[in-house]
Amino acid sequence: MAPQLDAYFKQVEASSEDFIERLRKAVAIPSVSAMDEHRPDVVKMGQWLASELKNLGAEVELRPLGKQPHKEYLDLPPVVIGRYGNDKKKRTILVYGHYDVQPALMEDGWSTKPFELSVDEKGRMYGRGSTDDKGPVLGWLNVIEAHQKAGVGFPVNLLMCFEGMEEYGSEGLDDFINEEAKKYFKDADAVCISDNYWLGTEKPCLTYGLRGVNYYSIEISGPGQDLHSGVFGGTTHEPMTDLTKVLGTLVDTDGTILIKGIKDFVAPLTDEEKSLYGDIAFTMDNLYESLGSQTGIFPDKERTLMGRWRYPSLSIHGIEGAFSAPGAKTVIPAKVTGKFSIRTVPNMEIDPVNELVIKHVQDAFSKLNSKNTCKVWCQHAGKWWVASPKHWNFTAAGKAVEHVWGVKPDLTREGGSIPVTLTFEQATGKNVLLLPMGSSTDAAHSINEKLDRRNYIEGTKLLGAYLHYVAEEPMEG
Ligand SMILES: NCC(=O)N[C@@H](Cc1c[nH]cn1)C(=O)O
Ligand SMILES: [Zn+2]
Ligand SMILES: [Zn+2]
Repeated sequence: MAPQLDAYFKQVEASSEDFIERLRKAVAIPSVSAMDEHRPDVVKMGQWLASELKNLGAEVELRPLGKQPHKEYLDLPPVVIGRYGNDKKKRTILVYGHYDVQPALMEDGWSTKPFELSVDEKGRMYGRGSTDDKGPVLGWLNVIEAHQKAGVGFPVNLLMCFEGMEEYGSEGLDDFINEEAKKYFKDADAVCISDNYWLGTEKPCLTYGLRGVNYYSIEISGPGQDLHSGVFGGTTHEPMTDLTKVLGTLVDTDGTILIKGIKDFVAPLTDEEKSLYGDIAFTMDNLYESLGSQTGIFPDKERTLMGRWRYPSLSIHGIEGAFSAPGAKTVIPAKVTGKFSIRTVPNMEIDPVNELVIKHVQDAFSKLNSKNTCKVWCQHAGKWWVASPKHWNFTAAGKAVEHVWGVKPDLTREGGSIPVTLTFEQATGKNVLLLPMGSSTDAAHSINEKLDRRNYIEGTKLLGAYLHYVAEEPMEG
């Protein structure tokens, strides 16, 4: 295998500028799934991805997912599914990624235009979606191209599933995966997802756990329209006042969730689990570097990692309908919608958590004695996932990391959520591996999201090497 991998690696180096151009083209399509007005761009991105794959000789289909729930005027973007290779003697790896991105506006504080890839002198490639998740998705395309150009045989059959709604809760995808598990995806021997990050900037990791996410909206309304606060302030119940009071009952400033009963669901910490944290290559400086501040809650790495991986958290994200522009508009907003989410962990189930949250919000609102109206609902939810890293899929990835990066990867869990991970595991019955490309300072979801050139190019080598090691693993399991 070594000469083949050497030739493949050399080709990745030789093609690296082309691969960066491919990422530039992808970043230029503002495929923001959460914004209705960008839906055509999300579709365009799916079509572009499909045409790139076709040009590489893959079989590709764009599968419709129907209308968007609660927004029936919008078609969901298609799932791009594909196959590269169909040799019964080879293993088949199913890879998943997403081609949609989080919103990004210059006025949020970006230093460069979010939808123009901008590469600085240190090789940091800034642009929305560069690390989450366009870079890793294109990594798989780069793997195919570099094998072809190097004349190296492709070691496995590749099945692909790239969606366009991940950042909006993967609407429609669970049903699709369940439906196709025994059809389009039936040959899959294992699944690989590259959509998370290293813990720091130097040491790669393999990830075997994710938190889940239950995402909520609280809508408070009263007045028939926005009002002048000088004329009506002091005469009417104000939705914003009610909402901030209710939001204030959810979580303490040290991150403690104040909803009664939530922590009873959390699996107790065992001695065995506790002992795993000490060996993980992570420092408080890694945290401060990726936070861009020293505002961590806990003083030590163990409790910080537990706070990210194995305990739930509640974050308040924003308020729709509130005045947020610069200046001093003296308005009383008539209707405001607060958004918050809970990252869930073993053994929190979606429905019992929803029941507690909804009751808590209703009780908190009724204590206000307000004449306004309060509605609360769970917008979307995806369950946590914890898998066994003792499977050939992880062994192969571990060998690939050692080959490319010269170091044994850490085995990590992740604070974020990729709800379809569990769906893939349950629907296919196969092992799922998370194999990240980007690092802790990539600022996914934030301003100035980036992917380091090194992580993109070495990451492309890693994905290819992983497929070669997969092909070498003994067949049992
Ligand atoms: N890279 C994975 C990721 O960012 N996932 C999102 C999923 C999500 C759920 N609701 C909205 N987005 C995450 O926030 O973890
Ligand atoms: Zn992602
Ligand atoms: Zn994301």
